[in-house]
Amino acid sequence: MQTDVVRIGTRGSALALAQAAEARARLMAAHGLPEEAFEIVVIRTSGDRIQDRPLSAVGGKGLFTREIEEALLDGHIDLAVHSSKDMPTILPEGLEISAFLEREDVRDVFIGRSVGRLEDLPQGARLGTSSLRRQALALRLRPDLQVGMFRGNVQTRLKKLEDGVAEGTLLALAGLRRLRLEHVASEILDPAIFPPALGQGAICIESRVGDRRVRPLVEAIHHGESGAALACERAFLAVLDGSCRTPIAGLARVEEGRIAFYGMILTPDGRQAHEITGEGGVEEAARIGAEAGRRIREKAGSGFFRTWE
Ligand SMILES: NCc1[nH]cc(CCC(=O)O)c1CC(=O)O
Repeated sequence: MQTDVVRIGTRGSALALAQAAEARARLMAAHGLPEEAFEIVVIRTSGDRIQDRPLSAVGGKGLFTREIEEALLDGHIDLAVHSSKDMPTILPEGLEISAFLEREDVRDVFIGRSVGRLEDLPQGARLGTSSLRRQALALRLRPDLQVGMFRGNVQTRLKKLEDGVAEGTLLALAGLRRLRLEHVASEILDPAIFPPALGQGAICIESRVGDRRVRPLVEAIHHGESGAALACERAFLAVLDGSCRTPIAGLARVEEGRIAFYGMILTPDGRQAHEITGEGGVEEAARIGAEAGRRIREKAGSGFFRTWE
């Protein structure tokens, strides 16, 4: 194995490749390095192989990271590029998130086949999504909709929509932008009504703890405000993560050294929801998120998490 080239591990979907290319471009710019200083190594994960079941039924988020983390630990790659929202809150021993790139737009979008707005879908229309959060938020606004499983990468989902498998779907604006597909969005959803997934829109770099070569490389592309927001959101998620069947949404915004956090948990049918807010200085990011997690858990009561399991 060449030792001078930095090996960047990623999944092989178009979105993952776009994210890896963005991370590489930032590393090149920050250090004045040529493209050849990096090699992008595509790794197929269990999440990519399993396409016929909802992720929540087969073990959740770790499915998209496990094989990549093994490659990091055995030295096959030097750093990994991920969507923060697909990252489990607990990482394997010996690995860490060493940088967050500047966050993209956090909002979800509605893409309609024949209507331009989520609220204009016909009564009982089929909405394709396999995200429990999007399902719950959509049903909260439109309990009549039939929300159905809609897995696969962004292009597959758009194809399914075109083929009439559903009347509409919901996707992250950030992902569409990275794929230069922003124009397919019919409606950008207001985060106050349709809060995003924790971590949405943020690319993170995972690497080995104590790697003296990779550390200074990635530190140069770390975005402090995005990092603080993500530390807050991940702490919130970590407190509530007991069940991957719980729809969770939320968002931390950073402005002038202060964090304002908003979090929400819902039942999958969208009929019950609890909200929480928290705020404080950026240096307290993780504490703000964790405390909001404990407070919303208390507010909801333990019965809430058992209502549907
Ligand atoms: N779960 C798949 C996934 N992971 C990250 C994104 C979008 C990009 C991002 O949030 O950074 C998507 C697709 C989507 O939800 O539309």
